[in-house]
Amino acid sequence: MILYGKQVAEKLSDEIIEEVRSLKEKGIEPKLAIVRVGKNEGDLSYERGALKRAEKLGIKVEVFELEEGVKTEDLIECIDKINNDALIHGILLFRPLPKNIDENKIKNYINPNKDVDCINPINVAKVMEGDKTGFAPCTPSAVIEILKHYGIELKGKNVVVIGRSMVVGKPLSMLLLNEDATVTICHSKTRNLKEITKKADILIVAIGRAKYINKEYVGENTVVIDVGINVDNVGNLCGDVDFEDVKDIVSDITPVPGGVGAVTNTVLFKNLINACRLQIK
Ligand SMILES: Nc1nc(=O)c2c([nH]1)NC[C@@H]1CN(c3ccc(C(=O)N[C@@H](CCC(=O)O)C(=O)O)cc3)C=[N+]21
Repeated sequence: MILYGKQVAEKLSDEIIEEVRSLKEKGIEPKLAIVRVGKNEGDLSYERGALKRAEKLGIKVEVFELEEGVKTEDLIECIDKINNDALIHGILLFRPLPKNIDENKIKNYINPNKDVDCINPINVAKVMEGDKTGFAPCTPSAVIEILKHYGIELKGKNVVVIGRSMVVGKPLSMLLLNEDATVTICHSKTRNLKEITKKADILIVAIGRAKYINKEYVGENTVVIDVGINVDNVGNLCGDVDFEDVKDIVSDITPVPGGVGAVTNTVLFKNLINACRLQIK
């Protein structure tokens, strides 16, 4: 079965629209700030998806575009401005940032109450602890939403995650643990990767290499969740999984586009609504 993200996104959107209505009745106009440094393809794709979604939800978005060579101090200044703007409730800062920027410094500047993608260590710690009063990052949350929507159980399942970034792999592994999955985290230095991935009940791929995972990595009963957003050699969006190669073998698989990404850009606004509520209090 193909696990389309669209259905999941539509269901979440219906809930969000209700929330937006009730906030607007109280005189609050939910608004998100997107901070983008440079013109990375993955960032631009997310931005397009988020802007389209925001329009459907009746939510405002302001994009702050900074040039690739921007200094750490200038980025901090931009974040400070957003932190202090009472009319902006959430900040999405695209990562990874260019190498000349000190990401470790930046992440502490994001107001934890506006941190809709879980960049501030305060929110990261909450994810570690299974404390749901903070914000879980959008892409990992989207993966969990898809599995739940399609009734794929996590409890006791052997889940293999490829990737250990702070945007996907690490926090996602924590969310999966919180759902009682048995989690194996693999990465570029993992030996015998194929042998590990073949045994997975659920294989989640976030490596950032176009069509890397082919039929040699999967089994007949594997559920494949493709988190990758890449551009192939003819300019089309594609995932980290070679969809055509594995789709007739595996049990279920998410497409790209129209899979995880489509849910990510919706979870983002679910988090924004929660940020609004935190800021009203
Ligand atoms: N702090 C941070 N968190 C992220 O989660 C993050 C990030 N930085 N940097 C960039 C990557 C990439 N990413 C995408 C999310 C949604 C779509 C998305 O909406 N995709 C639509 C297509 C949108 C379009 O291209 O028109 C889809 O797959 O159907 C794409 C890409 C999240 N990332």
